[in-house]
Amino acid sequence: MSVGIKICGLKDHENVAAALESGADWIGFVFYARSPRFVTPQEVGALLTRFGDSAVRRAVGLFVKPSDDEIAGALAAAPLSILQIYDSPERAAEIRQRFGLPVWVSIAVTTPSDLPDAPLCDGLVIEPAARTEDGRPGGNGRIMDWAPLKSWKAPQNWLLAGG
Ligand SMILES: O=C(O)c1ccccc1N[C@@H]1O[C@H](COP(=O)(O)O)[C@@H](O)[C@H]1O
Repeated sequence: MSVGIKICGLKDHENVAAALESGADWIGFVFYARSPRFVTPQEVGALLTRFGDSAVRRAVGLFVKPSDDEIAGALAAAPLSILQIYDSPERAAEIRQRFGLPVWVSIAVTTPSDLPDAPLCDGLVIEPAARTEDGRPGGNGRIMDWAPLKSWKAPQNWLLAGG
């Protein structure tokens, strides 16, 4: 088993440089307007152009319930390599088919039954479930209860987020 690290919510040159220099396997950009880490596709495009291929191949775009137009617009401005999707597994599979890029599906976990037992797209991002007062599905700095993961037989590569 190998372990990779994703640094998410990058917004500027300094953040991206630090993540790349530290050896991050993936760098994440949040295209969700209600996030304090929101960046525009144009800003991400400019950053990726500046840092070149080593940044582009690690670039993950995070989308919450996106329309096809939103994703197409982002890809027109920023050469993302992976899409991280907050929506149903069915919609994530549709996005994968439509755009031909690897898709990671974010899964909010409160009980063991939330953990998938079959593969979904190209990867899972296992996260603590947001609370109503959080106002967004992720990026809330919560730490999930890791106990359910101990007996989980992961059906594919996955990332642990939260905290
Ligand atoms: O970072 C955000 O603002 C964000 C907004 C909407 C959906 C997801 C978001 N971030 C992702 O959420 C998880 C957990 O993050 P944290 O550890 O609580 O900061 C992670 O995958 C982030 O990429």
